[in-house]
Amino acid sequence: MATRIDGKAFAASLREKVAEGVATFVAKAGRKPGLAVVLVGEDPASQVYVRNKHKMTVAAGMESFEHRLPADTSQEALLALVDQLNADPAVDGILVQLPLPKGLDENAVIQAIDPDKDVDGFTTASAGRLATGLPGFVACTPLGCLMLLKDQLGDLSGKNAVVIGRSNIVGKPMAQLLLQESCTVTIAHSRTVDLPAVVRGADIVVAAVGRPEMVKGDWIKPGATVIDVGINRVPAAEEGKTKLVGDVDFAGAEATAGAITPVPGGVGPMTIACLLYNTLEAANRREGLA
Ligand SMILES: Nc1nc(=O)c2c([nH]1)NC[C@@H]1CN(c3ccc(C(=O)N[C@@H](CCC(=O)O)C(=O)O)cc3)C=[N+]21
Repeated sequence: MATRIDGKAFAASLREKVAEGVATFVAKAGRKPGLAVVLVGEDPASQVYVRNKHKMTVAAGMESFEHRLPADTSQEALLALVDQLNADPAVDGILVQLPLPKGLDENAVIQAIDPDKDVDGFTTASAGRLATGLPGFVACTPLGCLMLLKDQLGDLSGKNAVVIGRSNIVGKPMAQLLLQESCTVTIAHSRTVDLPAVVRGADIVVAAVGRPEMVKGDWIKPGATVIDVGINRVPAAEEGKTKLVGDVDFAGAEATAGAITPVPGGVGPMTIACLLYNTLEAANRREGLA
């Protein structure tokens, strides 16, 4: 039976460490680190995440600047806000909540963020820095996955890692991080031939495809470490109710894996904790304290 990796507890202890780092920063810089979050429109899931981010930012001792804009906000107005935040000395980190409402050019807005304030790690500058090993910001979800993996396994070098999914915000940066840790990395995706066989060779599986319970228990190599990035809302057994499941068939994989993250309570909480971690890092760098 696999060890359950408690991402919720790990995230709570990371947020405590960040809070200590914030106190040190305040003593030296005479101000709080600041995180600006921009939410456009009324997407209910986004509102929940933004509220949680705000609460945890404040709890870590940071300044939280929330900018809520109507769904019909123009591209120009949004870009003007990003410019204003780029120029604001009290703002160390900028996060524009995705997805943006239809009609807005997501890529143009993300690329407008100053890479030194890109605590989401979504700009091409951040992606390029990661790929070439330069200091920058790593996207929060893959960074959180890496922290959990290192905590579980220690040295990752020489391990066979299979990342399922090739998105710019999870799959690709995850593969870069694992490569940096000297794993042998395979990126699998919808066109991969015989995915079960590919996954069976993996010491580390990171599932980030957004398909509920797609990765089956009998694909998992005995003792492998399984990181489930998926957060899929599906109908529950009880009529009219829903529940969250990952991209991995948890019950099946738990029997074979060495360790596995649950959903919820695995990778999700790490994402916000890493956002705070990156924001403190941004503040320290901007003040020459890093
Ligand atoms: N610019 C931008 N950056 C993001 O990082 C970003 C974004 N846009 N848009 C939306 C996604 C989603 N996301 C999550 C964060 C925390 C949980 C989380 O804490 N999940 C809990 C469960 C929450 C629940 O019950 O719904 C868990 O897995 O245990 C999930 C998802 C950040 N995102």
